[in-house]
Amino acid sequence: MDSRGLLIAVPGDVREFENYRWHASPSTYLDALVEVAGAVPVIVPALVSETGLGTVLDRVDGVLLTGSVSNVHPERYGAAPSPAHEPYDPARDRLTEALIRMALARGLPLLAICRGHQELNVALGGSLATEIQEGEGRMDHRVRPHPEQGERFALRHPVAVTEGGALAQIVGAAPIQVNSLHRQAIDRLAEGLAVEALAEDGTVEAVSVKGAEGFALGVQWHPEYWAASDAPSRAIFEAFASACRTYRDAR
Ligand SMILES: N[C@@H](CCC(=O)NCCCC(=O)O)C(=O)O
Repeated sequence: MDSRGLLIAVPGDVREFENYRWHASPSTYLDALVEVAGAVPVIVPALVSETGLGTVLDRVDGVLLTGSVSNVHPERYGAAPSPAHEPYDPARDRLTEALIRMALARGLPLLAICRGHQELNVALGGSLATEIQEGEGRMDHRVRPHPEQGERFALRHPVAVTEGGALAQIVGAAPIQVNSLHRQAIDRLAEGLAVEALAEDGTVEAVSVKGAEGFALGVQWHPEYWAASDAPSRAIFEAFASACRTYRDAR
């Protein structure tokens, strides 16, 4: 399969350091796009207008929404802000809401990871729960602090994949082992989403967009970290790349 020339839009997170405001993306996502999907990532700064986004989306073959320690602002899903919802990145919220809406309208392949998976639910009208580990019967999905990134991203718990669903077509219907670095999760599932995987405590671990024209998948875990070495993680990136090639070739 020829992935040459694939361009994938990746939203920038806004960060302040070294006296500058940066629009940045962690390399783990970019590495997976380059090394496994064979694509060229294009970081979109969170200051581009909708017209500018249209120009970007005219040229790219897919959109990858990354994870981030920041949370979707609760006012976006009708909840009152509190310290338990922080930290925020309102510029990224605006960017990803538009990217999701515009990508789905065009049938542009969309892979949404962790914060991205949560953004997809909110963009389609769903809501999020915060500090989920405090809920009755819920597991602790937060990252285990460790100096080694490999330990922080270790595969930690199984998820049950929905039989006959879009994710099952990619990774198979048997449970898969995933990592976990989040303290929020989908609360009210958007009507437009189908559940593709569940954790043992009922956390919605993967979704797809019902009736989407193209590939449109959200996962609460981080396949990018193990995309080079873990079969299900790799399969997700390969399926995304394949959908991006199909989109490019049909353009
Ligand atoms: N902030 C949200 C989304 C979690 C997420 O995207 N985590 C990635 C950060 C990885 C790290 O800690 O290095 C939540 O907490 O639910």
